[in-house]
Amino acid sequence: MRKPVIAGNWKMYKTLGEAKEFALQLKELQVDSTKVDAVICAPALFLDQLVQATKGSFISIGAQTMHEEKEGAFTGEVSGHQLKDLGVDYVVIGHSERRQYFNETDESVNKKVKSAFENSLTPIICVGETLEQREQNETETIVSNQVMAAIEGLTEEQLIQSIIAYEPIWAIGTGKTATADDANDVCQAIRETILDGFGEEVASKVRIQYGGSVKPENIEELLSKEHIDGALVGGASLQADSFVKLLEAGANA
Ligand SMILES: O=C[C@H](O)COP(=O)(O)O
Repeated sequence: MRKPVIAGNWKMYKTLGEAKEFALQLKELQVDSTKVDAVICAPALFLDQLVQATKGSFISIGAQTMHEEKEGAFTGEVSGHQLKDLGVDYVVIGHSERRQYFNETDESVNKKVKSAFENSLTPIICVGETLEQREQNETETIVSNQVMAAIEGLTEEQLIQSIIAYEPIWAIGTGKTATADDANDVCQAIRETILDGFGEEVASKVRIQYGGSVKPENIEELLSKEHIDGALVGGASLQADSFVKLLEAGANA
């Protein structure tokens, strides 16, 4: 049985004060961390304070991207080495917004994933198709190719530790969720891609999230599906009460 992992992606929302207030609210709540992994992926500028504010709690902190080099003249960037030094444990890599607005490619995603492991960070690797690709029945091919490119050269152990987030681009922030069955079908196709390359034992252990307009009202059905092991959540992770409902659904899945 794979342990569900619920990750909030705050994107470019919240001030430091709001982030600290959120952490305080969460700390007062009980979530059974043996049953669900809880992650907040926050803007880089207050990762440090959030790591300190959530120390000893059930919450882990993640970044939303990273540079693949350890250090260098890369203005505005943050490296995996720097993230680990802060006490960050997770990093989102290859989010469709990064691919669309910041020119991330399958190749750079693969480099970042490898660098994440070199720095003992758990990568949340995002893949997903556009609406046009879905309408042309290309979803599984596109997504499988993205997965293969992202995990190229990883060891079995690294792949087992990786989290893959299937996020259909047309479902992000739009209120349109893939049906639970459609999401499960694509997550199954991702697992089969891993199975082809790495075998049954590895494929059965990799956690695959769904992301795209996940909210308290639809998460239970999504998590009831065989191949969906958690969620990467944008909008519904911004309020503590909503995020806790998502975690409770994860713990009860
Ligand atoms: O990383 C999260 C996804 O982009 C989903 O965002 P959303 O839950 O606001 O649709």
